[in-house]
Amino acid sequence: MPNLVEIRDLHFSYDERSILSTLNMDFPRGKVIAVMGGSGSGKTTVLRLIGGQLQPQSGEVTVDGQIVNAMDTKALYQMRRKMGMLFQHGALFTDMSVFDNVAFPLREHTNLSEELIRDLVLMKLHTVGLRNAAQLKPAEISGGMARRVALARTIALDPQLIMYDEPFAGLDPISMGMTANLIRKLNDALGSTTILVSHDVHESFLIADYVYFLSGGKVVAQGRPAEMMVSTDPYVKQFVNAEPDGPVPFHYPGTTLADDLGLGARA
Ligand SMILES: Nc1ncnc2c1ncn2[C@@H]1O[C@H](COP(=O)(O)OP(=O)(O)OP(=O)(O)O)[C@@H](O)[C@H]1O
Repeated sequence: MPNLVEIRDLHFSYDERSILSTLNMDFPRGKVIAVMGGSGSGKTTVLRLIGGQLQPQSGEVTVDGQIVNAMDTKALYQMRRKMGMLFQHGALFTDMSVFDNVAFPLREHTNLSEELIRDLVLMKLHTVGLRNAAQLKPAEISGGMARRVALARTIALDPQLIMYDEPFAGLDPISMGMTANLIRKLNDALGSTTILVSHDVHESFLIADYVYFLSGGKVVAQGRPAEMMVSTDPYVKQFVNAEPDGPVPFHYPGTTLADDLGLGARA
């Protein structure tokens, strides 16, 4: 099967409010796939459906040939061991050293000896350039370094699938570029598949093989970054050029201001 993850005809709503509808997405093995879109377009929801934290009302999410939304708790737990997830504001444990933060998933999910864990942690920290910071506490390192430690922790168990939610948020341009390069490097070194949720066009296009644009809970555009750069699609253009005006909605959906002010058409 060429795709590690597939989403088919998926509908998801919170109570009455539809968030995703008729969603179809493919995430080919070994690739870095960016999922982009405006605030509230459903990007994080897609990640949570793939991780099995949310259940769709209809449709399917398949990971490595298995239907996630049909799994029992035990199967879900096993599947999540094959996934690394770095969620928005995925903070480090502040009372633990850098070393212990990265060791945490290994201690939690494996029976490996402390000696082996030590070597694995040092190798992961080496990959993100922070082996020599192993004994520092999160408060003693910069925000960009903390993000790299979080990356090392995410890949501690050599996941088949790595999901990042806004990994560039709050980083300075240099740390952003470094993080982006690392995301690509880690994917290729581990032979994983990466799903990257981000607003950041420049960094995402630099490292992604394929890009999906979501709006209003649907895929409105998709293709390779080079194709997206020259796309004439109004959504894509607004995103790529960071234009404030365009089809990407600014307002949270609901009643109009005129309605709220009692100025709507009266019978
Ligand atoms: N627990 C919840 N209960 C009800 N509605 C929710 C809940 N979580 C998210 N939503 C709504 O679902 C929609 C999609 O949210 P989601 O977090 O997937 O968007 P997003 O594209 O990741 O946005 P952002 O880029 O701002 O993080 C939003 O309109 C949000 O208000």
